[in-house]
Amino acid sequence: MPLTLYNTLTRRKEPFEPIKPGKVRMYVCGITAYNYFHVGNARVFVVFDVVRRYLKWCGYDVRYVQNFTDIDDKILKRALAENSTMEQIAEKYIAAYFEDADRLNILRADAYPRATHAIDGIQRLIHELEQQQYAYAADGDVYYAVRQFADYGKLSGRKLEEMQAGASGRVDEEADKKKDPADFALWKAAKPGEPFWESRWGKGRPGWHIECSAMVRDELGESIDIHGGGMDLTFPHHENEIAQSEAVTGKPLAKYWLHNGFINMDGEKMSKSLGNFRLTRDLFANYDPMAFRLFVLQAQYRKPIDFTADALDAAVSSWKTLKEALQFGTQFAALPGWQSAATDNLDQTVVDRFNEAMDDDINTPIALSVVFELAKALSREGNQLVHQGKPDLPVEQLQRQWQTFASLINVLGLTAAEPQVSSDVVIMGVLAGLTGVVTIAEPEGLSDAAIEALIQQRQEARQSKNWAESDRIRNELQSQGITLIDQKDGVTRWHRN
Ligand SMILES: Nc1ncnc2c1ncn2[C@@H]1O[C@H](COP(=O)(O)OP(=O)(O)OP(=O)(O)O)[C@@H](O)[C@H]1O
Ligand SMILES: [Zn+2]
Repeated sequence: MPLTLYNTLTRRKEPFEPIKPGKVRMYVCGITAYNYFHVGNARVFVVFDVVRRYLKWCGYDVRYVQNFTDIDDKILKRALAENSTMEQIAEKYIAAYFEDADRLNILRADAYPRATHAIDGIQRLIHELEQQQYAYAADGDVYYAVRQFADYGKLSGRKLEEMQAGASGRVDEEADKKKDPADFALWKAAKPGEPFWESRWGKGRPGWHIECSAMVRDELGESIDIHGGGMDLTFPHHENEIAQSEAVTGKPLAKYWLHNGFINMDGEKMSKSLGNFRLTRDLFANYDPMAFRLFVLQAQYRKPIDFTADALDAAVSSWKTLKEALQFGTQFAALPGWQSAATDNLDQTVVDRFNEAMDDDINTPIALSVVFELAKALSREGNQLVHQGKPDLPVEQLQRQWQTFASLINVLGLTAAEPQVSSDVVIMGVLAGLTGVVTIAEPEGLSDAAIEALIQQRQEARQSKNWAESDRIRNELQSQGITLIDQKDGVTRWHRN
């Protein structure tokens, strides 16, 4: 079965066929940098990280772009409250984004464009819209004339007549200047004391929606394969992106529109404006980030998730199962007959079952059930080894299972490496008194977690083509008796010499 993805635009699952065979261009709307991100926002990053990893696993060459909105009313408000500047606030929360996303093992994007660095492209796009009668200037502002775009509403399925003025939820103080209440701002005249850019319309700054249209075009071109974000972005944000981009280019902005469901608290969407949120970094004080990642992946990405202590605790214990299986890897690798040479010898039947689940609109809960079966089998073998001195399975078969497990778990972005953990390997960060903290004895030399953290760092160095750093890490590990094996699928395996 080919990969099928639910496309919000067509409202059905469709076979995935990228515009250029073998290549995928993907854009995901990122954070507005005025606060630490909450666990609802984290779902977006985890979900699209897995989509990206799976596409790579399928052999696609993926270019992944995620933006930062670093100019916005909310950032300006926060700057005022913190007696700071817009730039400082944005810098602070962008740095915080990377800290939290790294702990979630989110792969770094290929580019992180920022609105304030894309002003030329934004102004160019607005001007083109104006020239083609899709936009009009009004007293220093510029608005998009939604009635000019015949396809307006095609993504969200909303009819213009049904739309409410100011439906975006973002402050709309310019009602008098608009020709139609459904029109939206592309450019806003600067208010006294606000940051501004010079433009043909006077001093001002961009609206939110136009940023993404311009950044997609700057970074990825006029038509991309996948555009992603949370469900609430369908309208108005993505509807408006389509109106802006397609009016000018005459081409589809994105072939597949993917939207994840919400993380809810007491039946309501977790959100900053409603105030019912839990910051990801606060959660990590008590929960292992990988347990949370698993919590997210235990639901198919379009389904809602209830954020409850019970569900989190269940994820903690599930992660313990996977992590224990991972821990046995070191012992297995010491078995006589364990091949140290790189091999792509995976259990194809298991891989097929995993792929089949992922091909069905990234059905991670089913894919995870395949991974859990493997984990349980490996743990059984590990216990045999510990208690009987040898596993039940022949080493070759065991190695195949192990490699399959390690490869599949990596597609889901689950890793035993924990940057915050040093000498003792704390398996679970759990709420005190729930399941306790499990600590296991370290083998001599570098711990598994430390090795995997270094491998992760090397992976990042390789992604940014920093070959010197990548070699340095390989040599450092080699000098500590650790050999790295780069597999064709991009996974790096390791063993102690
Ligand atoms: N509860 C949630 N579950 C899943 N995704 C979410 C949730 N809340 C926000 N998102 C997604 O996170 C990304 C950033 O959203 P945003 O900054 O608007 O968060 P928010 O909490 O909804 O903020 P606000 O309430 O200020 O609009 C978007 O892709 C959005 O769809
Ligand atoms: Zn966007």
